[in-house]
Amino acid sequence: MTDVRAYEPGADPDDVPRPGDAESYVEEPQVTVRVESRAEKPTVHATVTRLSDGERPPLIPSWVKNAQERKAVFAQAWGLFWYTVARQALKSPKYLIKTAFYAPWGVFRLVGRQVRWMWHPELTELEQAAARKTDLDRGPLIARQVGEKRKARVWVLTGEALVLTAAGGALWFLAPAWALWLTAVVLVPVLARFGRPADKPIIEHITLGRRFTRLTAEMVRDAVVALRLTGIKGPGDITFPPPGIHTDGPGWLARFELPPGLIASDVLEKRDRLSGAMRLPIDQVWPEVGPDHLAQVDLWVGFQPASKMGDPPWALARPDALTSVFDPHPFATDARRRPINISLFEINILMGGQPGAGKSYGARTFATIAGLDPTCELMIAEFKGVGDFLDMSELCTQYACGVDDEAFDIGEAIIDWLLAECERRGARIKKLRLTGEAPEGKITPELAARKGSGLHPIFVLIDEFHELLLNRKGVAEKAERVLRRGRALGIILVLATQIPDAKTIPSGITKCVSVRVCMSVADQVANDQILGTGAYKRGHSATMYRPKFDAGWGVMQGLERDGQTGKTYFPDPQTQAAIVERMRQLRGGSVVGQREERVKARNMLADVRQVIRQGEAGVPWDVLAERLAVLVPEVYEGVTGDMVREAMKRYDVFTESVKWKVDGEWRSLKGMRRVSLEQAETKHALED
Ligand SMILES: Nc1ncnc2c1ncn2[C@@H]1O[C@H](COP(=O)(O)OP(=O)(O)OP(=O)(O)O)[C@@H](O)[C@H]1O
Repeated sequence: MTDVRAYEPGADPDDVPRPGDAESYVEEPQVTVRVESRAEKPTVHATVTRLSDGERPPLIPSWVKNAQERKAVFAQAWGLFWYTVARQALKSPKYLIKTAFYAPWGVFRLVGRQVRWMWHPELTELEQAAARKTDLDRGPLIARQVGEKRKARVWVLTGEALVLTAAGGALWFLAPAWALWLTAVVLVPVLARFGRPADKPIIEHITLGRRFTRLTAEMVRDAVVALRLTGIKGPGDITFPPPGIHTDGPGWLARFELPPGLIASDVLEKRDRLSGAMRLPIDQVWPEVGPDHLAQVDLWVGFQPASKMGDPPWALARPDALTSVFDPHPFATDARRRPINISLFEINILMGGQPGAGKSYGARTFATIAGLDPTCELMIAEFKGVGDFLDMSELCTQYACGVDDEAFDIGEAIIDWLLAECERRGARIKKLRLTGEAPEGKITPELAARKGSGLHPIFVLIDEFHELLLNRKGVAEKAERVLRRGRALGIILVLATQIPDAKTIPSGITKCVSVRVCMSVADQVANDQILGTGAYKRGHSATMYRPKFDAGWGVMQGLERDGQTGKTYFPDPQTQAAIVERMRQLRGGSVVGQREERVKARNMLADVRQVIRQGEAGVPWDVLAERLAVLVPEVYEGVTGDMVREAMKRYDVFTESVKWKVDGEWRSLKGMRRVSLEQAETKHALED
């Protein structure tokens, strides 16, 4: 059976529930209808378990709990306060003129009021009533009482006039000038207040334009109906699952369901029309695919347009910022200004978008996370040639900038070196797997941080990657191999490109990246080239972002939530400079990864002579590396056995098997024999 109830005209339609719908809709003017099947009535159990903790609207608004947002709200309130003070100060001459004009009127009005009080109509009415009734007994009595009252009021007024005249005279003739001024300052505005017409206040209200205050179900329904999507016949087709429309961060969140046959992307791609229908700027209206299914839309509407809110502060811009590529760190914020985190380890990133979409600055946020990890080696190749990463160049073991042969050579050399490093690291990991130190066959935070392991993280950023591929044949294939192998070996690749099509960037590369960030793109094809086939259909579309105006905004795939949208942090130039300075400070002025060069510049024969002990016929390379690091840490800290072996080759000291005791057992390990060292010393002495 169906229960149909009409609600009182004028009742707040927002308060009227529908089944499975936390909000209501008005079908005809002023009549809201609720249709509820008894069979559908939820059980007590369903009612109490309906909303899990995470789904209930928060008791305390989330911005109050979040220190960053709290600070931002207070900063805004403070800014508004000063703005109001300044605007009123500018208007103060006008207020002075108005006060001077209305104050004399105030005097007349007050005097008039006093006189009226003396001739109070109530007294006159008493007299007239007495006369009308021709009450011979009471008439004279009343007339006498009225007369007495009036006499008393005349006395009061006379006394008042005398006191005021005396006070005025005393002030004028006896009081110091400041007292006169003070009285005027207090009295004149009061008189002006009495003198001004009721509808003309002296101090005017400051209006700050139209302010959006509340998102209602009606607004949402009307706007979605206005999109004229086939399948939506009327407002009733849009339903709101619990908990309905509520505040979420600095805005309102409306989660609604579309009728069968429609999916969220149908609404998402019409974001501009949606915002137009709501009479709000486009950067105040943020539709997303809802968390439960594809026909669910999460429409977040900010209290203000995003462009007016400013960027929230970035945790990595703090003077004590310190990161680890193994831990999650923020690189962007969503429309609700919540940070979006990423753990760079075991991740490769592809960033795509049209010119001006914000790719380079977006890629920089990842470089910032890597740069603030003092164990992470940096390599940056930027084929735009404008020096977007010039300030970080000194921290990099490899840096290229330009669109010339020299830059492409460096780019190619980076890929070649990474491929060889994959080999070296693979062999190291294999060894460590045998000893149980790399159980999953990949780098652990402990191994990465261990001095001399040769497994520190390496972060490589290639901006305008398509330029390298177009100019150096064969790099694509090598890059694909690096992407495949390097992930577990601590090699993190970030590739930014304007042209992600299959001709320019082979699908092998796009398929190997685990995180994709699609910034403003022109159409569905480009969108799916970056985010993967079918992304657009699933509602993950970056076509709604405009280059330049929505720079930094993008849709992300491969993070905790697929299709997550957000805007990368964009610190001002001073903050950026401070961040780079912090990186430098954390790295102690040295360049992580540049040990080979320093080792090469050293007389290693002399150093090795010092660490080889009496009675040792040979020493394994790894042991030599450890001893050298103790002997001259500023040079050898972080060197590996492999590095020592490579460095000793230039003295013609080659690898041999040496007997070494490991855990009480003699083993044959790769290392250097004392005899080879002595021969090299003799040769070196003769040459000198
Ligand atoms: N997160 C952001 N917030 C605000 N503005 C941004 C953001 N990122 C970039 N911008 C602005 O957009 C402009 C273009 O950014 P960027 O150079 O990163 O774009 P791009 O996609 O790399 O462009 P191109 O492909 O032409 O090199 C920047 O100069 C900056 O003013």
